[in-house]
Amino acid sequence: MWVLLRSGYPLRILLPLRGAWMGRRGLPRSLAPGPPRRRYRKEALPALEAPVLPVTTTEIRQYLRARGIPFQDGHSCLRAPSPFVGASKLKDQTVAATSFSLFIDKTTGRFLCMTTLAEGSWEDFQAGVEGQGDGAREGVLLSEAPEAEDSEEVRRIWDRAIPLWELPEPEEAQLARMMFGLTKVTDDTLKRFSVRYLRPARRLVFPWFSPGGLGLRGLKLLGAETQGGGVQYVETTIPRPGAYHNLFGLPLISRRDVEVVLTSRELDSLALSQSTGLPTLALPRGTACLPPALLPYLEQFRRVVLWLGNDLRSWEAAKLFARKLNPKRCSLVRPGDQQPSPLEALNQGLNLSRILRTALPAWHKSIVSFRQLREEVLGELSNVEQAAGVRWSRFPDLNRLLKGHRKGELTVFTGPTGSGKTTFISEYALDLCNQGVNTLWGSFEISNVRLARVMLTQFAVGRLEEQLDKYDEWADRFEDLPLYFMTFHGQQSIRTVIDTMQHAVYVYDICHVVIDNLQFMMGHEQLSTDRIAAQDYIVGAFRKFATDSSCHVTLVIHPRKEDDDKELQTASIFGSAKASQEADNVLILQDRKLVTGPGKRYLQVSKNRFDGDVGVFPLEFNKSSLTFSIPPKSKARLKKIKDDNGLVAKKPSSGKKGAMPQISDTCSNQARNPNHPDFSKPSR
Ligand SMILES: Nc1ncnc2c1ncn2[C@@H]1O[C@H](COP(=O)(O)OP(=O)(O)OP(=O)(O)O)[C@@H](O)[C@H]1O
Repeated sequence: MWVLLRSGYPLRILLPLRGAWMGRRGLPRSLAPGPPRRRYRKEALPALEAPVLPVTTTEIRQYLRARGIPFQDGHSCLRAPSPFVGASKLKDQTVAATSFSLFIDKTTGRFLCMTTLAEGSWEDFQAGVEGQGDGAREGVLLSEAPEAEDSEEVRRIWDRAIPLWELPEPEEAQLARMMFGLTKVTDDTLKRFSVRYLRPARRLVFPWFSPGGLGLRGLKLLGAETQGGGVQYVETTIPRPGAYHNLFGLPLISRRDVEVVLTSRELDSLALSQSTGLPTLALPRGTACLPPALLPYLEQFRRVVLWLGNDLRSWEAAKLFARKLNPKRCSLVRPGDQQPSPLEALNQGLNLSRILRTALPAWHKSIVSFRQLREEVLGELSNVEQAAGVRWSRFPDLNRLLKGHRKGELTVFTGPTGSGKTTFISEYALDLCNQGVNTLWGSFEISNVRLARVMLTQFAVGRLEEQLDKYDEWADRFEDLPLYFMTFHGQQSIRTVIDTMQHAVYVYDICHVVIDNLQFMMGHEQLSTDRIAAQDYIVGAFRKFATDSSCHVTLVIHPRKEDDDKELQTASIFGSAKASQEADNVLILQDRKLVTGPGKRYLQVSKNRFDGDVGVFPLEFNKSSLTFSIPPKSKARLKKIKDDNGLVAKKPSSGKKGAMPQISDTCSNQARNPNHPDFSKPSR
């Protein structure tokens, strides 16, 4: 018998902020289990597990053929007989259907046995097939069993929760229905999906049943709070979000179903199921990610419709998820006034089946006509703010220039040695990450521990050395960020780095990769005799990755050696003009000439492909919090610059006129030797 222990998933998502009356999981303290304590063995840093991408689909096929293991080609997985099902069980005719119950992810090689729920890596599978470790626990993985403490809490909450229609006071039931927008959802629907209500916490409770009806594996609790006239939903899961892999609605799916509608909320699945009668599943973490661990459960469907919500973010997520699911079988419901989320559609009396019929195929050939694009263009025009990307909360001036952080773009960032590039880019990325942008860091120069320390200080906006008693509190919140670190240090080949990034996009739905810095990929290149060509190749590889993966890449590049008293310009970026040509945005951290006081820096946006606005704004460094964000009271002194000659197009938005010298950004620096990047500092 195989015994499998699953290595911990380093998945993180933002948990809603909890009120003082709430316990660790957002439950009333009366329900929270005892005094606060660490519930999970948590790694200090979530790191990508190595080795990454050990295998390709071709290698998996070759291996299976060589071993005489039959397999079927699926949408995202290969199906094979499971070596984890005992021989006696296989002889049983009733389990003939389970004979191809092993699903092997074509991209990562990870496997899941649907019969035993055994799972593990490609290496574990090979070890199993080759008889290594058979009967022994060593090196073999086992399906994750819920932590005893979690099971207890799940059971306790589930037992205390009751169906809505059993609430003693009809007014209370009516209020709850109104709070969650469930006035049109029938008792019968709630009953079929086994939804309950936890009275003391005023939370809806959605169960996570083990496949095969083996009991309750977890719960999601949903609260609704009124905020500024609207309703804000607050989610809590047991187990923690990273281990909560519930496809809500799975027990209602029959083996024969070939179509499914995926939603981002349980409430939407209730509405869809009730009004269309179609099989529907809700993703465990909405639009934040689609963990590959769920893909085997979706293999049986020939058609998958994604109806994730009514904003551009949902639309972006739907396109991203369709890639994983195999776009050829996916259709997407485009957000729009007449196509809100399923629950809203039900409440507005719209015809949900008709909306589903408008779903657009996710896959099209390499050549498209405007006809195929017109809906997407309309989507962008009617959601101008969202199309501009995620806005920084700490850098309003950056929003004014760049408008936001968009997927699929390449940002090149440079600045003099030791000027604070890493420190700034850390806060710039943290700000986005804090708003749910799944982020992967490649810090080749400074260790992940040092980087995380800087980030944590910025996160807490203050020195933690002097308040170690608060460390756990901040670290817990920090740990919930969707933040991952590559474990590389020092020189790496670009191929390995890109492979790791692709793996992270697939597994963790990464939307932003930070590479600090490009010079660490140049040493291992075959082309190292020609450093400029090597850099051009690397920049091209990152550009292609950003576009293909719809992921933003921020690339730190050292400048060439410049005279100390000269400001940097776009042409000061080391190498040929390729980096600035390929980049959508070029940011320069200026620390000379413009500096009017200690610690002062200026951030210059010298290229902006989105709408052309370029300019500079001041940054004030705070040594204790390591932050550059302008304190709220300080006057914004953004200055927009029209073109490379430094002609000012718009007056400074506020502050004293002419408070800053004009920045010129001409490319007149060609005479400098581009073969001398300024990376005089050794790696730390
Ligand atoms: N504006 C500033 N004023 C003073 N010190 C700063 C400022 N910004 C950063 N520092 C400090 O300077 C040190 C170097 O910062 P950082 O590593 O971010 O620079 P860098 O530009 O990335 O360096 P390198 O060129 O070596 O990659 C850190 O100790 C940081 O706290």
